[in-house]
Amino acid sequence: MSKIAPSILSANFSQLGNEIAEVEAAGADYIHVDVMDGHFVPNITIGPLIVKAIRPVTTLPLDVHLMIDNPDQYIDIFAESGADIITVHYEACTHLHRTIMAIKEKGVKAGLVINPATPVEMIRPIMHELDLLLFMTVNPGFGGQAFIPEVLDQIKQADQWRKDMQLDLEFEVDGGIVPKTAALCKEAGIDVFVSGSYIFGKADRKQAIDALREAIRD
Ligand SMILES: O=C(CO)[C@@H](O)[C@H](O)COP(=O)(O)O
Repeated sequence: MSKIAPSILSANFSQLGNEIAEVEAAGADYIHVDVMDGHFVPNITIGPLIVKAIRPVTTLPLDVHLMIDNPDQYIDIFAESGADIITVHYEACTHLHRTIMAIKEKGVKAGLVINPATPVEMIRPIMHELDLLLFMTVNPGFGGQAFIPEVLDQIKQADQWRKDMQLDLEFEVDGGIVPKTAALCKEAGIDVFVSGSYIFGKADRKQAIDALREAIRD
């Protein structure tokens, strides 16, 4: 079944625990945590201290998206802080296979993410090692940007490979996800829908999650 992962980047940080509890009660499946370092992307956000602080407030998996250079240096601390999935950028990894193995050795799920302009062919050789493949449908760094539709063809191509290889691998999408774009992504093969400003921008988070769920219904 499709999953919804609210991105706390658009939450009210002064009320973070309550915000997470609210989306959990509203039916979210994962909590998506955007970690940005001011180098790989121009913005600076959350570190392992926040992951550790939110770990006890939810039973949902923490889906930690590292938008950072040298992600290898931070795998241990994010895993020990409570991440359930750690996702690294193809564009930030010099020895990608080593990095994916290091995540798995920590006993957490291994995710890989590609930017909209990265050719999807680059990730084919490592797909069988992944638990999650994330497609950015905006350039990473900020919430509230417009969906880039060209990524849909990349998703469709990777979905064909996933079928050919019979992989148990979740596909996730992130950036500009609202009911209309979520429906397009679902059709292309996406299982997990990250959404930030759409969900946290609505006073009624349950209504927003319900609307997304309706758009991606099987
Ligand atoms: O990783 C990112 C941005 O880099 C995302 O997780 C955003 O937080 C998504 O926000 P919306 O596009 O849904 O507002």
